[in-house]
Amino acid sequence: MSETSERSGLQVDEHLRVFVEDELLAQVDLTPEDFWSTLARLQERFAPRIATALAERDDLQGKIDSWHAEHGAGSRDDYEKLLTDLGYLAPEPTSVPTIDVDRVDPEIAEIPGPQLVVPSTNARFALNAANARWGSLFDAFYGTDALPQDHELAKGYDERRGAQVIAAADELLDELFPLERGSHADVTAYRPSTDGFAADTADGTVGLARRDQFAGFTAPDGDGRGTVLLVRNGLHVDLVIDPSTQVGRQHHADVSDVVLESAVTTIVDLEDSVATVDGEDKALAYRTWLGLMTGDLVAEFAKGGETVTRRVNPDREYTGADGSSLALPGRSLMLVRTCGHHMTTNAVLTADGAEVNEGVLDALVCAVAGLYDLRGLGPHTNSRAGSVYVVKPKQHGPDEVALTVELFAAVEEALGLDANTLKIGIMDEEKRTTVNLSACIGAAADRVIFVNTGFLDRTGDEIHTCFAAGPVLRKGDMKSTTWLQTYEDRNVDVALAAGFEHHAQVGKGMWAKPAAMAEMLEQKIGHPKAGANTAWVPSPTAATLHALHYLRTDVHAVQEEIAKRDTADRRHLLELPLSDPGTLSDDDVRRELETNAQSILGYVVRWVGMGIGCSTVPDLDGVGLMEDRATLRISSQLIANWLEHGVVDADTVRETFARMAALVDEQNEGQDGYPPMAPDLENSESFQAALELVFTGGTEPNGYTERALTQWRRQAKAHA
Ligand SMILES: CC(=O)SCCNC(=O)CCNC(=O)[C@H](O)C(C)(C)COP(=O)(O)OP(=O)(O)OC[C@H]1O[C@@H](n2cnc3c(N)ncnc32)[C@H](O)[C@@H]1OP(=O)(O)O
Ligand SMILES: O=CC(=O)O
Ligand SMILES: [Mg+2]
Repeated sequence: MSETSERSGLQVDEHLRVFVEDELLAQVDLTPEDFWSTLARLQERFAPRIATALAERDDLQGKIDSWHAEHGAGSRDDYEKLLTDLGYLAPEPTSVPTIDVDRVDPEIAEIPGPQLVVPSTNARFALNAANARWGSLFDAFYGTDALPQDHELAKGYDERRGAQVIAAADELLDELFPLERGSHADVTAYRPSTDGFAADTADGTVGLARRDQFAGFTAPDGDGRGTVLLVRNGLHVDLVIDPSTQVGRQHHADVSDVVLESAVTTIVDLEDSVATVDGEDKALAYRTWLGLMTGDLVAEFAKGGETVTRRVNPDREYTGADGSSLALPGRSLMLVRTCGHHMTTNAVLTADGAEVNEGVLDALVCAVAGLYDLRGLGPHTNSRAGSVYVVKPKQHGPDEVALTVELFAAVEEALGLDANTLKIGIMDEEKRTTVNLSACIGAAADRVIFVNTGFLDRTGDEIHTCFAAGPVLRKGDMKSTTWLQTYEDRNVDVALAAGFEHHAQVGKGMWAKPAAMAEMLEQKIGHPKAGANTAWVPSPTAATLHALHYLRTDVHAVQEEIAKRDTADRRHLLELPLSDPGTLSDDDVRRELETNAQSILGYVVRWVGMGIGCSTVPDLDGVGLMEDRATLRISSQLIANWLEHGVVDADTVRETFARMAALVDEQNEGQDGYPPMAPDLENSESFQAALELVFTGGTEPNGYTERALTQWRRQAKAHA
């Protein structure tokens, strides 16, 4: 650990102290003494409560393991009785809780659209994410496999590809914003005015089939540059007219781009996607959130031979359809994901040398940063409604949600904020939350702004919870299990029954193949069709393409239909994902082991060796997969479980990891700062971390990966 200073009885890492005292508190009426003494008080009050909650997790898991050791998988009825007797399965609330949350922005309550996630440690990406509220459809079509590519692209701008993009955009406009007659492909000029939408075609001037889809415009300047603003399902689409550009000149109506409202909300992530193991890392991550709340965040970097300076975009100005001036947010509504209850950080130590609870420090720092937004101290506003949106991951059940609520209330009180200013997004990613979701929502009824599913952590927790029952299914087979389908459906059912429609987000999970946009376009429409008014995407381009799904689907209508169906049966959540090893060939087992070992190593080597918490890792077939802590939890738990049940043995696991280390080194060859593992496996922190994850996976609380990752990363940092 680097140099520390004493503050209110705490030992504070120097990087963090400087960040807090010189940057975080720069323009708010809190002294360093206020801040540190508040942290000390919060830590003293909440540390024992958190410790009790964690001990309860271990106690329950221990009892579940013992039961399985005696009964194997047991029958579902017996398993249900066990969980009920243990208090793991709480009685369903006698009346369904209804949420009652005030000061919620329309981006959360009303506008279905993509949710982008971005690691907080990368300001360049985070600024891009904030600005990803608006994204170029032309770029997303041109530069990805969303449109099939049938020829080698010419250097610079390829006109043939451009023609393909223009034709695809016309087709989309015909589908989403049809003209009274004819096609957008026939338009020679768009001429919006306060009289409404007008487009010239060979067949005369036409309007939109649905007049209410015209939202506004910017009048053409002397060079004919203007815009036409359309709206559907609450999302805006901006036709940019610019005859001075190469694309505008090629387009039949001078359209140089079709810009879609894309990442309606963004989560700035302090958790699964980052590697923050000390005060230096935490300060870097917090600085991003602060910069987004003040509006002052800047990133300067080299790109394409030039130095780029990136800042957040201003709002967008239009003349509305009725002639009044119209301003639309230029930035995604930002949420921050803090750490779960199980995390501690050495960025601050208590007087007796213990690490403080990371979620406590996160809550206080993020709320103080939020003051800049709440008090309008910066050039831009994030929450127009006056809230700070905090996503809380990895909570186990309603008591832990209640604990978060209490922590947030204490932070509000300390900062003089109105009650319920700090909102909570509840990640439904641990089994004890899934099976008690109603009660979890009830515990945060006056501040919950989302629940969501689709999480890899949830599968990791499923494996760990039934660890002792038998060998689990292969990773790919998990997707079709009964528990997982029920988890997806029931989360929506419970949320809608609690009144989420028009008030909060019902979210779905991450698209984990960042380059496979054609496949995403085909599959991810399943999310709005399942009643989700948001779902996670890994990049701004994916946000723009996923926005098409919300333009196509009226999610509110879908939610109204879904609300009529019966809530999925909670007992189906208790079907265990066990496999019959007899059905797996030696080849199946070898392949599964290699797949997981390679993905573990591919991710861990960048985390431990380079401090990168989210990476695209090519799988054995070369398909790039987004890997983060949650995917690591699945892969490591799966191998640990197969080791426990003798599906694989320790020697084979070690031999496979050694072989895969060489492959991963090869895949990363030439990468700046990459620390190869194969030349010295014994002394490679990354390789040793990977082995530890699988060999201690059975005893690691809840199968979490953070402890091993952090320990080995700290060692690698010290070593470097
Ligand atoms: C299970 C869970 O917890 S899921 C949540 C955690 N996962 C995430 O947060 C995923 C976030 N996504 C990412 O981190 C990245 O997109 C990765 C790691 C998947 C891929 O990263 P890279 O390989 O560097 O991306 P790639 O080279 O394709 O693209 C880089 C460009 O896209 C932008 N970009 C990529 N991802 C993002 C993002 N999430 N937000 C904003 N911009 C992004 C970058 O700013 C960069 O553009 P620039 O050069 O103009 O700055
Ligand atoms: O937090 C995300 C996940 O998949 O887990
Ligand atoms: Mg997670």
